[in-house]
Amino acid sequence: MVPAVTEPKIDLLCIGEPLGEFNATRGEPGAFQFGHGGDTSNCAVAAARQGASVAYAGALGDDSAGRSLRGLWQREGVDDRHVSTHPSAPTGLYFVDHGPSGHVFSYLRAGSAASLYGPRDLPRDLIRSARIIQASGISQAISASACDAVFEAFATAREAGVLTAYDTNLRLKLWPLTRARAIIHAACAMSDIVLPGLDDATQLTGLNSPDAIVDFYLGLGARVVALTLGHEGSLVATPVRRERLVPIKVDAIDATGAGDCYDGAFLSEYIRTGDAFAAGAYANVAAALSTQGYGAVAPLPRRADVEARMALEAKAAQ
Ligand SMILES: O=C(O)C(=O)C[C@H](O)[C@H](O)COP(=O)(O)O
Repeated sequence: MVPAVTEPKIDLLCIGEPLGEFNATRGEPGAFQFGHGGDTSNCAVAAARQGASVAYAGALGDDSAGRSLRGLWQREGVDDRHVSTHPSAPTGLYFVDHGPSGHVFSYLRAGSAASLYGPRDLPRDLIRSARIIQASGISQAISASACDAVFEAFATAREAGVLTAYDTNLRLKLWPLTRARAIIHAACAMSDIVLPGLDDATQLTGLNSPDAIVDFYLGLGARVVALTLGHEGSLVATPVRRERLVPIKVDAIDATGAGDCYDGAFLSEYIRTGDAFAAGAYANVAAALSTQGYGAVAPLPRRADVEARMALEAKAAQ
């Protein structure tokens, strides 16, 4: 028997590893600006900025990056009551360098507090009381126990009729392709909403065409696939309809976190409207706006910014 739900209903629960971020400052060699990252935490903040009620599950170290992440969530209204503080393992960190072909990440996260997270740490009542649970390939790449926690969270959610959403976020610095493919596709087979990026999906599936890729993920059982195509927008598909959503023009300076912004904006709008195509159009604009500043979190737009830009685009199209 499923125990009674004691948690109030929330829109979105994200599970994974939050990171402290050191983003290389352009024109100042050796200088880094501190910020926040971690794909699922970025998604949580992006969704909260669109007005969704959001919680996060994971672990931090008892250190200044951990305290800074808690401060971020408190300012953003992300419920962090189910994020534990480990007494000795640190908060994971990453560096962002800006190369000729975009951003390059390097990690200091082996043995982090989040990598010690496991199934027994899951907030099961909160999972059952959410509308959507979101996790990613990174949530599962960081350790075997974290990998199991995501499978267990998704199984618990599905048993309770809660939707599951998964971003493939392939990071080959964290695990080899063959293992990543097996785990990510097993998780996608437990996901209602699959959010792959084109580069990841090409490596994971061996397919090049966006249509063939969405067919592949629909074939695994997803009811919605939203495939991001970088500066070419996104392709949103359900088993009965698909739509190519064109991008808006922005002066992009750092695309770190744009995919996570897409996820948070997509999921919050999907919860609000129940319409995957409206959610895709909204997320396209939000993700583009998020590339106009440095770092994963600081430039994440708010609902008012996204709506204002959508209104401008609609006027220009008349
Ligand atoms: O790589 C990781 O493990 C992280 O979580 C660090 C970053 O914050 C996200 O990866 C950004 O993700 P994108 O939206 O794909 O740029």
